[in-house]
Amino acid sequence: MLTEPARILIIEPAPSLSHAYVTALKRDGHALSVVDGGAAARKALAASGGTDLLLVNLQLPDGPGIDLLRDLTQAGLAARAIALTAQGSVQVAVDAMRAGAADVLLLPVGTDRLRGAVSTVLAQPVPTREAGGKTSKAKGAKAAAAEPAVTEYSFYGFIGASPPMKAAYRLIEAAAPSKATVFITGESGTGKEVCAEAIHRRSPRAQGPFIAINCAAIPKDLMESEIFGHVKGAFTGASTDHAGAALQADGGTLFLDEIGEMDLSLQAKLLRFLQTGMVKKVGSEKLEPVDVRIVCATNRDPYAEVQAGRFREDLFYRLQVISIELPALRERGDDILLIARHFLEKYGREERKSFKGFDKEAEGILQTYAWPGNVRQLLNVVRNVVVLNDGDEIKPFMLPPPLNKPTMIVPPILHDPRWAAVAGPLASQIGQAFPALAAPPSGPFGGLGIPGVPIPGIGPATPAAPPPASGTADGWQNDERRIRPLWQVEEETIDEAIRLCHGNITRAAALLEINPCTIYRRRQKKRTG
Ligand SMILES: Nc1ncnc2c1ncn2[C@@H]1O[C@H](COP(=O)(O)OP(=O)(O)OP(=O)(O)O)[C@@H](O)[C@H]1O
Repeated sequence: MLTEPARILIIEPAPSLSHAYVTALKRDGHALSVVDGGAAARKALAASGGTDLLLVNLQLPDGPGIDLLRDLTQAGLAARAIALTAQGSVQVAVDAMRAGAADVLLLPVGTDRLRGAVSTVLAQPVPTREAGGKTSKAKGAKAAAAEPAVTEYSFYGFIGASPPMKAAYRLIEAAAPSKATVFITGESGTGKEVCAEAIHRRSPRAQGPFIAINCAAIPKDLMESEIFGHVKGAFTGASTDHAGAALQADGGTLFLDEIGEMDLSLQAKLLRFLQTGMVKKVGSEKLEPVDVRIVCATNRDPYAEVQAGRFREDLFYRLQVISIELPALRERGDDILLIARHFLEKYGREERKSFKGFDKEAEGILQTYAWPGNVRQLLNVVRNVVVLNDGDEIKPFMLPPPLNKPTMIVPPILHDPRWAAVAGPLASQIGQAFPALAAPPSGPFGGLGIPGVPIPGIGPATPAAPPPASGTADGWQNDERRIRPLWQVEEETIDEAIRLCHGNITRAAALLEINPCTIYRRRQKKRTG
């Protein structure tokens, strides 16, 4: 609990509640004053010359507590604030934080929770507010914090306001103040790292370091030293002492991404570290204490990994004190458009393009596509569109494959006169936008990119069979037979990329713009059937 006693103004109309708060907070030596409404609070503040913390019930008899908070913030009050409310909605929490609250507690609140929140908020720097409501961030706050952390449509780096994301934000808010380990699951690209950072930024450790380690990207024999450090001479190439991520994260948060990639012997060491809070560098016998909060993530099914003996059960339960599952993008409804529009604006500004939005048809495509690569894929699509096109509105033909359905089937037949007869205007639009697609399938790029690399959604880019007689029903049926299941096309694309990268999975994954884990996982699945 807090060491320094503080001046706390309790604004609570119910005497039973204010009495309970006074009893709880007196134990920590704070100087407490109680008022029963907004007008009395303003008077008390004017008379006292200031306070360190406001404890405000949002339901006051003489007006909404949010208005009081907002007014005091705009008047330049240099005090932290905690809002209390019986309305457990994310919107209320978001509004209260925008009005200046550093934390929002749901009523009824237990004594320990209240004392914990007061202690946490008092440990945060006093916001230095200029009249007008601007809050300057504490020194050392991350650059990302320059944007408002929470708005109606965003939450600490996440864009989105769909019900499943709001549920995730609620969990993050509830988990953030504690030191409990958090285990984040979700498909690749759903924002697990964003989630880990949100937990950090929302926690009392926000001024400390956030250190992220991707267990899939580090060779297995270097992982122990990356996490726990090494001493000079511990192994060939260890020419100096190295602190390791755990020590670097002292006082902050250590994020272990793709934890499922950690081998079993290192899992045992991680478990020991979690149990003792002590780090032992590679090549040293000395145990060093560290104070870190562990957040980890995987896009594998952790229960299946435990069942398969690849993940220690004891470690899993030690890590999974709080679990947060991020929904796939396809389950987030309108968030798809919110994210797409946000990044269209951002990338448009960066690339000096004048796009104002997506047309209705393009929006429909974005909303119905399955997004196997989740938000990461959506960002790549928007970036692709912005870089390769210009104009006011994004139209369907500007979307890259496989989103543009006609593009998916057009390339092999664009040069076929029957296509022009059926879909001439669209085909010629595509042809103008992507001349390479309209080129006949000859030459080094075969009209479609790298030779031999299949295009998602259509057959392999090997030379097409000669088209059947123009206009016959057979011709169209043959074309349809060229369409193969997406999973098969994806598999072949990955295999081909690995072949072209001479077996280097990390490079193949980078060029495919997916996580290496996705490749490992798919290969594992293929092996185990
Ligand atoms: N809701 C969101 N709003 C805005 N950007 C997001 C959102 N979710 C994810 N992103 C962005 O998408 C990209 C992928 O996110 P992130 O790396 O956190 O995903 P991940 O689940 O950790 O992926 P992987 O499992 O492949 O490591 C990042 O650029 C991230 O900033």
